Amino acid sequence: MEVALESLESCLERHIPPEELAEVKRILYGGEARKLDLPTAALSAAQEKDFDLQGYGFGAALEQLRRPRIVRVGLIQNEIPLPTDTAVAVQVAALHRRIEEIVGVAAMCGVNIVCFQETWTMPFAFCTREKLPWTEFAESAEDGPTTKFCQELAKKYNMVVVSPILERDELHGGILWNTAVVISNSGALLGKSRKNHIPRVGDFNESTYYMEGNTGHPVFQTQFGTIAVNICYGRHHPLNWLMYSINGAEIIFNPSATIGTLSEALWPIEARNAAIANHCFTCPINRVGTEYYKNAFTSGDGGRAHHELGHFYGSSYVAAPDGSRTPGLSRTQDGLLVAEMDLNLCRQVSDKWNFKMTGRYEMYAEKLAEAVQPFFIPNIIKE
Ligand SMILES: NC(=O)NCCC(=O)O
Repeated sequence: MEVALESLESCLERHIPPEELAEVKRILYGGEARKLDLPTAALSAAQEKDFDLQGYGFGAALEQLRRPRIVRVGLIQNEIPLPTDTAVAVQVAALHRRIEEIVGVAAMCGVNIVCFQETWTMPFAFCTREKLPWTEFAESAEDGPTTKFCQELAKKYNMVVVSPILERDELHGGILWNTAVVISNSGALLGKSRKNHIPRVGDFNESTYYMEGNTGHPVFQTQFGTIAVNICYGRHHPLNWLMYSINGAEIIFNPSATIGTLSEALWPIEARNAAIANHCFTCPINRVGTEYYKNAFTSGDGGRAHHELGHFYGSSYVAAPDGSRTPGLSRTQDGLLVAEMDLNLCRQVSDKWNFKMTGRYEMYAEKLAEAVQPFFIPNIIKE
């Protein structure tokens, strides 16, 4: 039942009378997204390789002193191609192959920056609380096989690659982190950004494996714009988005792994709201499909043991600083979303709405510093 709907947008297209559809889209999505004219070869390749390919463009006003700063981002969502009990190396190789074919199509579509889903080289197995074999998917962010693979892609296609992996940090006792590796279009490693907020909700048992990240809120200056990576559960934390934006991010990727019953109603709101509040573009990406584990696990809630975390509902999209957004990719199928944006829109919206200027950050900095003290006295007025 939960899985049957292909996408909210296809449902709207089918059922809203044509004379009302444009108005519905204006209210729900900030307008009809401009469709990109993608190459026929890319559309046929997507069909042949069985993934959803959609492309949309966001405009900006022409300025006198700045040229348009047009960039194309690619968001890739996918299911795991092999059962979770397949040998680790075989699963990783199959995921590399799948991503390689989708990135090839992204290149045909002129994508400059591509981002994959959270821990894209593995099943999202942290629900199980088992260590082996899942910890064997962890790799060095600096010179692991996946980083090397992405460096080759980056060089081949002149594309910035954002590669979220399970990181093994050999410099610090081999501990694990949930990390996005950022690779320049030259193929050079630009750096990494670790997941700042680790969920403690439902079967998202990630805290069994790794701690809250210690890399802060880095932004990466690339040839195509300034980017940051707010990994999955960080989406629920407005201050996390804010800090990336304060450090200058124009595009914030949000590689995720989240399921319908838990978060689907929040999904269209949170990243879009972050784009509005921070005058930037946001790009939430969710994996697809239902992953099965041989050993049943419990949720610690008295319920029955089960073998699946739930349905990952895809629906990756891009939101713009003016509050408009693209339709989402499929809820059930692998996909590539290509979004063209003029980064000048960030400053144009900032000049219009002035959230950075009116944000009163100094007041909140002071008050938050007080509120986190152990003997804080809340400001409650009583009769
Ligand atoms: N991967 C992850 O942090 N998931 C938590 C659930 C959510 O944030 O929707």
